[in-house]
Amino acid sequence: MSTTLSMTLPAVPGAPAGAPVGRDVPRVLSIAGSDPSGGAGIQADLKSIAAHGGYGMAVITALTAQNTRGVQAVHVPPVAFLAQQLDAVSDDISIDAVKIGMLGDEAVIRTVRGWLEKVRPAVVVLDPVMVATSGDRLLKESAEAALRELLPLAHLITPNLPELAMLVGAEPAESWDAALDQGKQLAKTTGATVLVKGGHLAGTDCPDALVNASGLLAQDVVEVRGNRIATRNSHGTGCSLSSAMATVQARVGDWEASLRTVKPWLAGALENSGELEVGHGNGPVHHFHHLRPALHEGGFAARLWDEAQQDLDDIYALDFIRSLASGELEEKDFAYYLAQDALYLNGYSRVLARASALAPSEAEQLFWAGSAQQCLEVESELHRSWLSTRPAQSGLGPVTKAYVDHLTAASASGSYAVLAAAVLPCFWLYAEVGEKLHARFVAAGEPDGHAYASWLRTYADEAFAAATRRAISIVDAAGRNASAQERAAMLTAFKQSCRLEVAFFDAPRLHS
Ligand SMILES: Nc1ncnc2c1ncn2[C@@H]1O[C@H](COP(=O)(O)OP(=O)(O)OP(=O)(O)O)[C@@H](O)[C@H]1O
Ligand SMILES: Cc1ncc(CO)c(N)n1
Repeated sequence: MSTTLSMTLPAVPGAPAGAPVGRDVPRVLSIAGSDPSGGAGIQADLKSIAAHGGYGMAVITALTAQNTRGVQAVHVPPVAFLAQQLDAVSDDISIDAVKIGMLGDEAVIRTVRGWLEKVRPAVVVLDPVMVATSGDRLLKESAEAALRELLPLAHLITPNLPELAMLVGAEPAESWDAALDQGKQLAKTTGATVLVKGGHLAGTDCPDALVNASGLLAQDVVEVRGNRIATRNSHGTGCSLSSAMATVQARVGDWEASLRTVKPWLAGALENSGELEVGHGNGPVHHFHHLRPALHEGGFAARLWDEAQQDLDDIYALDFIRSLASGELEEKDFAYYLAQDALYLNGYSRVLARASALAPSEAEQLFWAGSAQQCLEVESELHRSWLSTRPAQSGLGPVTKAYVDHLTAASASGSYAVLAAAVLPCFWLYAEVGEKLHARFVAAGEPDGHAYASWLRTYADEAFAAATRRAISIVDAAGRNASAQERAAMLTAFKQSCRLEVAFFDAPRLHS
Protein backbone atom coordinates (compact mmCIF):
# COMPACT_ATOMS: atom_id res chain seq x y z
CA MET A 1 0.00 0.00 0.00
CA SER A 2 1.09 3.54 -0.58
CA THR A 3 0.29 4.99 2.85
CA THR A 4 3.83 4.93 4.16
CA LEU A 5 5.30 7.37 6.63
CA SER A 6 5.32 10.91 5.34
CA MET A 7 9.09 10.89 5.16
CA THR A 8 9.17 13.28 2.28
CA LEU A 9 7.92 16.38 3.93
CA PRO A 10 6.33 18.88 1.60
CA ALA A 11 8.43 21.73 0.30
CA VAL A 12 7.41 24.45 2.67
CA PRO A 13 6.78 27.99 1.52
CA GLY A 14 8.81 30.55 3.40
CA ALA A 15 11.89 28.37 3.83
CA PRO A 16 14.77 30.73 3.15
CA ALA A 17 16.77 30.01 0.01
CA GLY A 18 19.95 28.22 0.86
CA ALA A 19 18.66 27.21 4.29
CA PRO A 20 20.74 24.38 5.70
CA VAL A 21 19.19 21.05 4.86
CA GLY A 22 19.72 18.40 7.48
CA ARG A 23 19.62 14.65 7.52
CA ASP A 24 16.75 12.79 5.95
CA VAL A 25 16.33 10.78 9.14
CA PRO A 26 17.48 13.05 11.94
CA ARG A 27 18.67 11.44 15.17
CA VAL A 28 16.57 13.08 17.86
CA LEU A 29 17.10 12.66 21.60
CA SER A 30 14.32 13.25 24.08
CA ILE A 31 15.47 14.04 27.62
CA ALA A 32 12.23 13.77 29.53
CA GLY A 33 10.08 11.95 32.03
CA SER A 34 8.26 8.69 31.43
CA ASP A 35 4.48 8.52 31.18
CA PRO A 36 3.61 4.81 31.41
CA SER A 37 0.16 5.45 29.88
CA GLY A 38 1.93 6.47 26.68
CA GLY A 39 0.34 9.85 25.97
CA ALA A 40 2.96 12.29 27.26
CA GLY A 41 6.64 12.37 28.17
CA ILE A 42 9.20 10.25 26.35
CA GLN A 43 6.52 7.88 25.09
CA ALA A 44 4.78 10.74 23.26
CA ASP A 45 8.14 12.14 22.14
CA LEU A 46 9.25 8.87 20.52
CA LYS A 47 5.94 8.54 18.67
CA SER A 48 6.05 12.14 17.56
CA ILE A 49 9.66 11.86 16.37
CA ALA A 50 8.82 8.68 14.43
CA ALA A 51 5.66 10.27 12.97
CA HIS A 52 7.95 12.92 11.47
CA GLY A 53 10.44 10.45 10.10
CA GLY A 54 13.12 10.88 12.78
CA TYR A 55 15.15 8.29 14.66
CA GLY A 56 14.10 8.65 18.29
CA MET A 57 16.22 8.17 21.41
CA ALA A 58 15.25 8.71 25.02
CA VAL A 59 17.10 9.52 28.22
CA ILE A 60 14.75 9.32 31.18
CA THR A 61 14.94 12.05 33.81
CA ALA A 62 12.07 10.85 35.97
CA LEU A 63 9.50 8.12 36.23
CA THR A 64 5.91 9.07 36.79
CA ALA A 65 3.02 6.86 37.75
CA GLN A 66 0.28 8.53 35.72
CA ASN A 67 -2.58 7.90 33.37
CA THR A 68 -5.13 9.99 31.50
CA ARG A 69 -6.70 11.02 34.82
CA GLY A 70 -3.61 12.43 36.48
CA VAL A 71 -0.22 11.86 38.09
CA GLN A 72 -0.15 9.54 41.10
CA ALA A 73 3.56 9.61 41.90
CA VAL A 74 6.95 10.82 40.66
CA HIS A 75 10.27 9.07 41.16
CA VAL A 76 13.51 10.80 40.23
CA PRO A 77 16.39 8.30 39.93
CA PRO A 78 19.89 9.32 41.06
CA VAL A 79 21.35 11.99 38.76
CA ALA A 80 24.62 10.09 38.43
CA PHE A 81 22.68 7.52 36.45
CA LEU A 82 21.08 10.28 34.35
CA ALA A 83 24.55 11.53 33.48
CA GLN A 84 25.55 7.99 32.52
CA GLN A 85 22.58 7.68 30.18
CA LEU A 86 23.36 11.03 28.54
CA ASP A 87 27.02 10.18 28.04
CA ALA A 88 26.20 6.70 26.75
CA VAL A 89 24.21 8.29 23.94
CA SER A 90 26.47 11.21 23.07
CA ASP A 91 29.73 9.21 23.32
CA ASP A 92 28.54 7.02 20.48
CA ILE A 93 25.91 8.84 18.44
CA SER A 94 25.87 12.20 16.64
CA ILE A 95 22.74 13.84 17.88
CA ASP A 96 20.95 16.09 15.38
CA ALA A 97 18.38 17.51 17.79
CA VAL A 98 17.48 17.41 21.45
CA LYS A 99 14.10 17.90 23.02
CA ILE A 100 14.02 18.55 26.76
CA GLY A 101 10.84 17.93 28.72
CA MET A 102 10.18 17.13 32.39
CA LEU A 103 13.26 17.75 34.55
CA GLY A 104 11.79 17.19 38.01
CA ASP A 105 14.25 18.95 40.28
CA GLU A 106 17.31 21.15 40.50
CA ALA A 107 19.86 18.33 40.51
CA VAL A 108 18.44 17.01 37.23
CA ILE A 109 18.55 20.49 35.70
CA ARG A 110 22.17 20.89 36.75
CA THR A 111 23.12 17.53 35.23
CA VAL A 112 21.37 18.25 31.91
CA ARG A 113 22.91 21.70 31.86
CA GLY A 114 26.43 20.29 32.28
CA TRP A 115 25.84 17.81 29.47
CA LEU A 116 24.39 20.47 27.12
CA GLU A 117 27.38 22.74 27.71
CA LYS A 118 29.71 19.86 26.87
CA VAL A 119 27.89 18.46 23.82
CA ARG A 120 26.30 21.64 22.36
CA PRO A 121 23.69 19.95 20.16
CA ALA A 122 22.79 21.84 16.97
CA VAL A 123 19.08 21.97 17.79
CA VAL A 124 17.78 22.24 21.36
CA VAL A 125 14.04 22.53 21.99
CA LEU A 126 13.11 23.07 25.62
CA ASP A 127 9.57 22.46 26.81
CA PRO A 128 9.57 23.97 30.31
CA VAL A 129 7.30 21.34 31.82
CA MET A 130 6.07 22.41 35.24
CA VAL A 131 2.49 21.29 35.67
CA ALA A 132 0.66 18.45 33.86
CA THR A 133 -2.69 18.99 32.09
CA SER A 134 -4.24 17.36 35.17
CA GLY A 135 -2.81 20.13 37.38
CA ASP A 136 -0.16 17.93 39.01
CA ARG A 137 3.30 19.41 39.57
CA LEU A 138 6.10 17.90 37.47
CA LEU A 139 8.82 20.34 38.57
CA LYS A 140 9.62 21.15 42.19
CA GLU A 141 8.85 24.78 42.96
CA SER A 142 12.38 25.16 44.33
CA ALA A 143 13.75 24.29 40.86
CA GLU A 144 12.02 27.12 38.99
CA ALA A 145 14.97 29.49 39.26
CA ALA A 146 17.35 26.81 37.96
CA LEU A 147 15.02 26.15 35.03
CA ARG A 148 15.00 29.88 34.18
CA GLU A 149 18.78 29.82 34.06
CA LEU A 150 18.77 26.83 31.73
CA LEU A 151 16.64 28.62 29.10
CA PRO A 152 19.49 30.47 27.31
CA LEU A 153 20.95 27.09 26.34
CA ALA A 154 17.87 26.35 24.23
CA HIS A 155 17.20 27.47 20.67
CA LEU A 156 13.44 27.13 20.97
CA ILE A 157 11.39 27.35 24.18
CA THR A 158 7.81 26.07 24.09
CA PRO A 159 5.95 27.12 27.26
CA ASN A 160 2.20 26.94 27.65
CA LEU A 161 0.57 30.13 28.92
CA PRO A 162 0.84 29.41 32.67
CA GLU A 163 4.49 28.38 32.20
CA LEU A 164 5.22 31.47 30.11
CA ALA A 165 3.74 33.69 32.81
CA MET A 166 5.78 32.01 35.49
CA LEU A 167 8.99 32.34 33.46
CA VAL A 168 8.52 36.11 32.99
CA GLY A 169 7.17 36.60 36.51
CA ALA A 170 3.68 37.71 35.52
CA GLU A 171 0.06 36.56 35.76
CA PRO A 172 -1.08 34.12 33.01
CA ALA A 173 -2.07 36.04 29.87
CA GLU A 174 -5.79 36.16 29.19
CA SER A 175 -5.53 37.50 25.66
CA TRP A 176 -3.41 36.46 22.70
CA ASP A 177 -1.77 39.91 22.51
CA ALA A 178 -0.79 39.71 26.17
CA ALA A 179 0.65 36.23 25.56
CA LEU A 180 2.70 37.52 22.62
CA ASP A 181 4.05 40.36 24.80
CA GLN A 182 5.18 37.84 27.40
CA GLY A 183 6.72 35.74 24.62
CA LYS A 184 8.69 38.78 23.38
CA GLN A 185 9.90 39.41 26.90
CA LEU A 186 11.09 35.82 27.32
CA ALA A 187 12.77 35.81 23.90
CA LYS A 188 14.61 38.98 24.83
CA THR A 189 15.87 37.77 28.20
CA THR A 190 16.91 34.32 26.96
CA GLY A 191 18.05 35.05 23.40
CA ALA A 192 16.05 31.99 22.33
CA THR A 193 13.06 31.83 20.00
CA VAL A 194 9.84 31.38 21.94
CA LEU A 195 6.91 29.36 20.65
CA VAL A 196 3.85 30.96 22.25
CA LYS A 197 1.00 28.40 22.29
CA GLY A 198 -2.67 29.28 22.25
CA GLY A 199 -3.83 25.97 23.72
CA HIS A 200 -4.86 27.48 27.06
CA LEU A 201 -6.80 30.42 25.60
CA ALA A 202 -10.58 30.46 25.28
CA GLY A 203 -12.28 30.86 21.90
CA THR A 204 -12.65 29.06 18.63
CA ASP A 205 -9.13 29.84 17.39
CA CYS A 206 -6.03 28.08 18.61
CA PRO A 207 -3.06 30.03 17.25
CA ASP A 208 0.64 29.47 17.88
CA ALA A 209 3.39 32.00 17.23
CA LEU A 210 7.16 32.03 16.97
CA VAL A 211 8.64 35.08 18.65
CA ASN A 212 12.18 36.38 18.23
CA ALA A 213 13.17 40.00 17.67
CA SER A 214 16.80 39.38 16.76
CA GLY A 215 16.21 38.90 13.02
CA LEU A 216 16.26 35.12 13.09
CA LEU A 217 12.70 34.88 11.82
CA ALA A 218 11.05 36.48 8.78
CA GLN A 219 9.30 38.81 11.26
CA ASP A 220 9.57 39.38 15.02
CA VAL A 221 6.34 37.45 15.44
CA VAL A 222 5.36 34.68 13.02
CA GLU A 223 1.84 33.54 13.76
CA VAL A 224 0.40 30.25 12.52
CA ARG A 225 -3.30 30.18 13.06
CA GLY A 226 -5.40 27.10 13.72
CA ASN A 227 -8.91 26.14 14.74
CA ARG A 228 -9.60 24.92 18.24
CA ILE A 229 -10.61 21.28 18.09
CA ALA A 230 -13.40 20.26 20.44
CA THR A 231 -11.87 17.34 22.31
CA ARG A 232 -10.75 16.58 25.84
CA ASN A 233 -7.95 14.37 24.47
CA SER A 234 -5.19 16.93 24.90
CA HIS A 235 -2.89 14.87 27.11
CA GLY A 236 0.67 15.30 25.83
CA THR A 237 0.03 17.90 23.12
CA GLY A 238 2.91 20.02 24.44
CA CYS A 239 5.35 17.06 24.48
CA SER A 240 4.25 15.98 21.00
CA LEU A 241 4.58 19.49 19.58
CA SER A 242 8.06 20.16 20.98
CA SER A 243 9.56 16.84 19.86
CA ALA A 244 7.99 17.18 16.40
CA MET A 245 9.47 20.69 16.13
CA ALA A 246 12.92 19.35 17.07
CA THR A 247 12.67 16.62 14.43
CA VAL A 248 11.48 18.76 11.54
CA GLN A 249 13.88 21.58 12.43
CA ALA A 250 16.79 19.10 12.27
CA ARG A 251 15.72 18.29 8.73
CA VAL A 252 14.71 21.66 7.28
CA GLY A 253 16.61 24.15 9.43
CA ASP A 254 13.79 26.69 9.57
CA TRP A 255 11.51 27.22 12.58
CA GLU A 256 8.64 28.73 10.63
CA ALA A 257 8.66 25.94 8.06
CA SER A 258 8.80 23.45 10.92
CA LEU A 259 5.78 24.96 12.68
CA ARG A 260 3.82 25.08 9.42
CA THR A 261 4.46 21.35 9.01
CA VAL A 262 3.86 20.35 12.62
CA LYS A 263 0.75 22.36 13.47
CA PRO A 264 -1.59 20.74 10.91
CA TRP A 265 -0.23 17.33 11.88
CA LEU A 266 -1.02 18.03 15.55
CA ALA A 267 -4.50 19.23 14.59
CA GLY A 268 -5.03 15.89 12.80
CA ALA A 269 -3.68 14.07 15.86
CA LEU A 270 -6.23 15.87 18.07
CA GLU A 271 -9.08 15.41 15.56
CA ASN A 272 -8.48 11.65 15.32
CA SER A 273 -7.70 11.13 19.01
CA GLY A 274 -11.15 9.64 19.66
CA GLU A 275 -10.26 6.64 17.53
CA LEU A 276 -7.73 5.48 20.15
CA GLU A 277 -10.17 5.07 23.05
CA VAL A 278 -7.38 5.18 25.63
CA GLY A 279 -8.34 5.84 29.24
CA HIS A 280 -11.21 7.60 30.98
CA GLY A 281 -9.73 11.06 31.44
CA ASN A 282 -7.90 13.40 29.08
CA GLY A 283 -6.84 10.89 26.45
CA PRO A 284 -3.73 11.01 24.24
CA VAL A 285 -3.55 12.35 20.68
CA HIS A 286 -3.30 10.04 17.66
CA HIS A 287 0.33 10.50 16.60
CA PHE A 288 -0.01 8.19 13.60
CA HIS A 289 -3.37 9.38 12.36
CA HIS A 290 -1.83 9.84 8.91
CA LEU A 291 -1.10 6.12 8.69
CA ARG A 292 -3.88 3.65 8.19
CA PRO A 293 -3.47 -0.05 8.91
CA ALA A 294 -3.54 -2.21 5.79
CA LEU A 295 -7.08 -3.16 4.93
CA HIS A 296 -8.02 -6.75 4.17
CA GLU A 297 -10.04 -7.58 1.08
CA GLY A 298 -13.52 -6.16 1.51
CA GLY A 299 -12.34 -3.92 4.34
CA PHE A 300 -12.73 -0.65 2.50
CA ALA A 301 -16.11 -1.67 1.08
CA ALA A 302 -17.23 -2.57 4.61
CA ARG A 303 -16.27 0.92 5.77
CA LEU A 304 -18.29 2.44 2.92
CA TRP A 305 -21.25 0.21 3.74
CA ASP A 306 -21.16 1.42 7.36
CA GLU A 307 -21.26 4.98 6.04
CA ALA A 308 -24.33 4.20 3.93
CA GLN A 309 -26.49 2.74 6.72
CA GLN A 310 -28.03 6.02 7.84
CA ASP A 311 -28.89 6.89 4.23
CA LEU A 312 -30.53 3.51 3.72
CA ASP A 313 -32.60 4.01 6.87
CA ASP A 314 -33.56 7.43 5.53
CA ILE A 315 -34.58 5.93 2.18
CA TYR A 316 -36.83 3.30 3.80
CA ALA A 317 -38.47 6.02 5.89
CA LEU A 318 -39.41 8.14 2.84
CA ASP A 319 -43.08 8.53 1.91
CA PHE A 320 -42.13 7.78 -1.68
CA ILE A 321 -40.62 4.38 -0.87
CA ARG A 322 -43.32 3.42 1.66
CA SER A 323 -46.13 4.25 -0.75
CA LEU A 324 -44.33 2.64 -3.72
CA ALA A 325 -44.15 -0.54 -1.63
CA SER A 326 -47.79 -0.37 -0.57
CA GLY A 327 -49.07 0.61 -4.01
CA GLU A 328 -50.53 3.88 -2.74
CA LEU A 329 -48.00 6.13 -4.44
CA GLU A 330 -49.62 8.89 -6.46
CA GLU A 331 -49.26 8.35 -10.19
CA LYS A 332 -47.89 11.86 -10.75
CA ASP A 333 -45.07 11.18 -8.26
CA PHE A 334 -44.19 7.91 -9.96
CA ALA A 335 -44.22 9.58 -13.37
CA TYR A 336 -41.93 12.35 -12.08
CA TYR A 337 -39.57 9.76 -10.63
CA LEU A 338 -39.39 7.78 -13.88
CA ALA A 339 -38.84 10.85 -16.03
CA GLN A 340 -36.06 12.09 -13.74
CA ASP A 341 -34.54 8.61 -13.67
CA ALA A 342 -34.33 8.59 -17.47
CA LEU A 343 -32.62 11.99 -17.44
CA TYR A 344 -30.30 10.87 -14.66
CA LEU A 345 -29.33 7.65 -16.46
CA ASN A 346 -28.25 9.62 -19.48
CA GLY A 347 -25.83 11.69 -17.40
CA TYR A 348 -24.78 8.66 -15.37
CA SER A 349 -23.93 6.78 -18.56
CA ARG A 350 -21.52 9.54 -19.61
CA VAL A 351 -19.83 9.44 -16.22
CA LEU A 352 -19.47 5.65 -16.39
CA ALA A 353 -17.87 6.07 -19.80
CA ARG A 354 -15.37 8.39 -18.16
CA ALA A 355 -14.65 5.69 -15.54
CA SER A 356 -14.02 3.32 -18.42
CA ALA A 357 -11.58 5.81 -19.93
CA LEU A 358 -9.67 6.10 -16.64
CA ALA A 359 -9.74 2.41 -15.72
CA PRO A 360 -6.32 0.87 -14.94
CA SER A 361 -7.10 -2.49 -16.58
CA GLU A 362 -8.95 -3.70 -19.63
CA ALA A 363 -11.29 -5.78 -17.46
CA GLU A 364 -12.39 -2.72 -15.51
CA GLN A 365 -12.53 -0.62 -18.67
CA LEU A 366 -14.91 -3.19 -20.14
CA PHE A 367 -17.03 -3.34 -17.00
CA TRP A 368 -17.66 0.42 -16.92
CA ALA A 369 -18.18 0.63 -20.69
CA GLY A 370 -20.71 -2.21 -20.48
CA SER A 371 -22.46 -0.47 -17.59
CA ALA A 372 -22.55 2.80 -19.55
CA GLN A 373 -24.22 0.98 -22.44
CA GLN A 374 -26.63 -0.78 -20.07
CA CYS A 375 -27.70 2.59 -18.68
CA LEU A 376 -28.62 3.88 -22.12
CA GLU A 377 -30.56 0.71 -22.84
CA VAL A 378 -32.50 1.04 -19.56
CA GLU A 379 -33.13 4.71 -20.37
CA SER A 380 -34.64 3.92 -23.76
CA GLU A 381 -36.65 1.06 -22.26
CA LEU A 382 -38.05 3.48 -19.67
CA HIS A 383 -39.15 5.77 -22.47
CA ARG A 384 -40.64 2.92 -24.50
CA SER A 385 -42.57 1.11 -21.79
CA TRP A 386 -43.37 3.67 -19.11
CA LEU A 387 -42.87 7.24 -20.20
CA SER A 388 -44.59 6.99 -23.60
CA THR A 389 -47.95 6.56 -21.85
CA ARG A 390 -47.38 9.20 -19.19
CA PRO A 391 -47.78 12.95 -19.55
CA ALA A 392 -44.59 14.80 -20.47
CA GLN A 393 -42.64 15.92 -17.45
CA SER A 394 -40.75 19.12 -16.93
CA GLY A 395 -37.02 19.01 -17.65
CA LEU A 396 -34.07 18.24 -15.39
CA GLY A 397 -35.21 18.55 -11.75
CA PRO A 398 -33.02 20.20 -9.10
CA VAL A 399 -31.99 16.95 -7.39
CA THR A 400 -31.27 15.21 -10.70
CA LYS A 401 -29.10 18.16 -11.69
CA ALA A 402 -27.31 18.19 -8.33
CA TYR A 403 -26.60 14.45 -8.58
CA VAL A 404 -25.34 14.56 -12.19
CA ASP A 405 -23.26 17.65 -11.36
CA HIS A 406 -21.70 15.87 -8.39
CA LEU A 407 -20.81 12.85 -10.54
CA THR A 408 -19.47 15.05 -13.31
CA ALA A 409 -17.28 16.87 -10.78
CA ALA A 410 -15.99 13.51 -9.52
CA SER A 411 -15.20 12.50 -13.10
CA ALA A 412 -13.27 15.76 -13.53
CA SER A 413 -11.25 15.12 -10.34
CA GLY A 414 -8.90 12.99 -12.40
CA SER A 415 -8.94 10.28 -9.73
CA TYR A 416 -10.29 6.96 -10.93
CA ALA A 417 -10.74 5.83 -7.32
CA VAL A 418 -12.78 8.90 -6.38
CA LEU A 419 -14.93 8.58 -9.50
CA ALA A 420 -15.56 4.87 -8.87
CA ALA A 421 -16.56 5.66 -5.26
CA ALA A 422 -18.93 8.40 -6.47
CA VAL A 423 -20.76 6.14 -8.95
CA LEU A 424 -21.05 3.21 -6.53
CA PRO A 425 -24.15 4.23 -4.49
CA CYS A 426 -26.27 4.24 -7.65
CA PHE A 427 -25.47 0.55 -8.00
CA TRP A 428 -25.37 -0.39 -4.38
CA LEU A 429 -28.22 1.49 -2.72
CA TYR A 430 -30.49 0.96 -5.72
CA ALA A 431 -29.81 -2.78 -5.76
CA GLU A 432 -30.32 -3.00 -2.00
CA VAL A 433 -33.60 -1.06 -2.05
CA GLY A 434 -34.78 -2.99 -5.11
CA GLU A 435 -34.10 -6.34 -3.50
CA LYS A 436 -35.81 -5.40 -0.26
CA LEU A 437 -38.91 -3.94 -1.92
CA HIS A 438 -39.16 -6.93 -4.21
CA ALA A 439 -38.79 -9.36 -1.29
CA ARG A 440 -41.50 -7.53 0.66
CA PHE A 441 -43.79 -7.65 -2.37
CA VAL A 442 -43.24 -11.38 -2.79
CA ALA A 443 -43.66 -11.98 0.96
CA ALA A 444 -47.00 -10.15 0.80
CA GLY A 445 -48.11 -12.69 -1.82
CA GLU A 446 -47.78 -10.35 -4.81
CA PRO A 447 -51.17 -8.75 -4.08
CA ASP A 448 -53.56 -8.32 -7.01
CA GLY A 449 -54.32 -4.81 -8.02
CA HIS A 450 -51.03 -3.39 -6.68
CA ALA A 451 -50.50 -0.33 -8.89
CA TYR A 452 -46.77 -0.88 -9.20
CA ALA A 453 -46.69 -4.69 -9.36
CA SER A 454 -44.95 -4.93 -12.71
CA TRP A 455 -42.38 -2.35 -11.61
CA LEU A 456 -41.59 -4.20 -8.38
CA ARG A 457 -41.32 -7.53 -10.24
CA THR A 458 -38.51 -6.18 -12.41
CA TYR A 459 -36.91 -4.06 -9.68
CA ALA A 460 -34.68 -6.81 -8.23
CA ASP A 461 -32.68 -7.97 -11.22
CA GLU A 462 -29.96 -10.61 -10.81
CA ALA A 463 -27.80 -9.21 -13.62
CA PHE A 464 -27.84 -5.83 -11.90
CA ALA A 465 -27.00 -7.46 -8.55
CA ALA A 466 -23.98 -9.14 -10.20
CA ALA A 467 -22.84 -5.83 -11.71
CA THR A 468 -23.21 -4.26 -8.27
CA ARG A 469 -20.96 -6.90 -6.68
CA ARG A 470 -18.35 -6.21 -9.34
CA ALA A 471 -18.53 -2.44 -8.81
CA ILE A 472 -18.15 -2.94 -5.04
CA SER A 473 -15.08 -5.10 -5.51
CA ILE A 474 -13.49 -2.57 -7.90
CA VAL A 475 -14.03 0.28 -5.44
CA ASP A 476 -12.80 -1.87 -2.55
CA ALA A 477 -9.53 -2.64 -4.36
CA ALA A 478 -9.09 1.00 -5.40
CA GLY A 479 -9.67 2.09 -1.79
CA ARG A 480 -7.19 -0.41 -0.37
CA ASN A 481 -4.53 0.82 -2.77
CA ALA A 482 -5.24 4.52 -2.27
CA SER A 483 -3.35 6.94 -0.05
CA ALA A 484 -5.05 8.08 3.15
CA GLN A 485 -5.84 11.38 1.45
CA GLU A 486 -7.38 9.76 -1.62
CA ARG A 487 -9.36 7.36 0.57
CA ALA A 488 -10.79 10.30 2.46
CA ALA A 489 -11.79 11.88 -0.87
CA MET A 490 -13.39 8.58 -1.93
CA LEU A 491 -15.38 8.46 1.28
CA THR A 492 -16.56 12.03 0.80
CA ALA A 493 -17.61 11.41 -2.81
CA PHE A 494 -19.38 8.16 -1.87
CA LYS A 495 -21.18 9.75 1.05
CA GLN A 496 -22.35 12.66 -1.09
CA SER A 497 -23.77 10.25 -3.67
CA CYS A 498 -25.58 8.37 -0.88
CA ARG A 499 -27.19 11.61 0.29
CA LEU A 500 -28.22 12.34 -3.29
CA GLU A 501 -29.74 8.86 -3.62
CA VAL A 502 -31.94 9.71 -0.61
CA ALA A 503 -32.80 13.10 -2.09
CA PHE A 504 -33.57 11.53 -5.46
CA PHE A 505 -36.26 9.28 -3.97
CA ASP A 506 -37.66 12.23 -2.02
CA ALA A 507 -37.67 14.59 -5.02
CA PRO A 508 -41.13 13.62 -6.38
CA ARG A 509 -42.72 14.71 -3.09
CA LEU A 510 -41.03 18.10 -3.38
CA HIS A 511 -40.92 18.78 -7.09
CA SER A 512 -43.51 16.72 -9.02
N1 LIG B 1 -8.15 22.04 21.40
C1 LIG B 1 -7.10 22.27 20.62
N2 LIG B 1 -7.28 22.38 19.28
C2 LIG B 1 -6.24 22.59 18.45
N3 LIG B 1 -4.98 22.72 18.89
C3 LIG B 1 -4.73 22.62 20.21
C4 LIG B 1 -5.77 22.39 21.14
N4 LIG B 1 -5.23 22.34 22.38
C5 LIG B 1 -3.91 22.51 22.23
N5 LIG B 1 -3.59 22.71 20.92
C6 LIG B 1 -2.26 22.89 20.35
O1 LIG B 1 -1.43 21.97 20.99
C7 LIG B 1 -0.14 22.50 21.22
C8 LIG B 1 0.17 22.48 22.70
O2 LIG B 1 -0.49 23.55 23.28
P1 LIG B 1 -0.84 23.68 24.82
O3 LIG B 1 -0.96 25.12 25.12
O4 LIG B 1 -2.03 22.83 25.13
O5 LIG B 1 0.45 23.05 25.47
P2 LIG B 1 0.69 22.33 26.84
O6 LIG B 1 -0.24 22.85 27.89
O7 LIG B 1 2.13 22.45 27.08
O8 LIG B 1 0.32 20.84 26.50
P3 LIG B 1 0.18 19.58 27.52
O9 LIG B 1 -1.28 19.22 27.47
O10 LIG B 1 1.03 18.53 26.94
O11 LIG B 1 0.66 20.02 28.87
C9 LIG B 1 -0.20 23.90 20.60
O12 LIG B 1 0.24 23.80 19.24
C10 LIG B 1 -1.66 24.25 20.64
O13 LIG B 1 -1.99 25.22 19.68
C1 LIG C 1 6.33 12.62 31.93
C2 LIG C 1 5.51 13.77 31.55
N1 LIG C 1 6.08 14.82 30.92
C3 LIG C 1 5.33 15.88 30.54
C4 LIG C 1 3.99 15.93 30.82
C5 LIG C 1 3.17 17.14 30.41
O1 LIG C 1 2.12 16.86 29.65
C6 LIG C 1 3.43 14.82 31.49
N2 LIG C 1 2.11 14.78 31.80
N3 LIG C 1 4.20 13.77 31.83
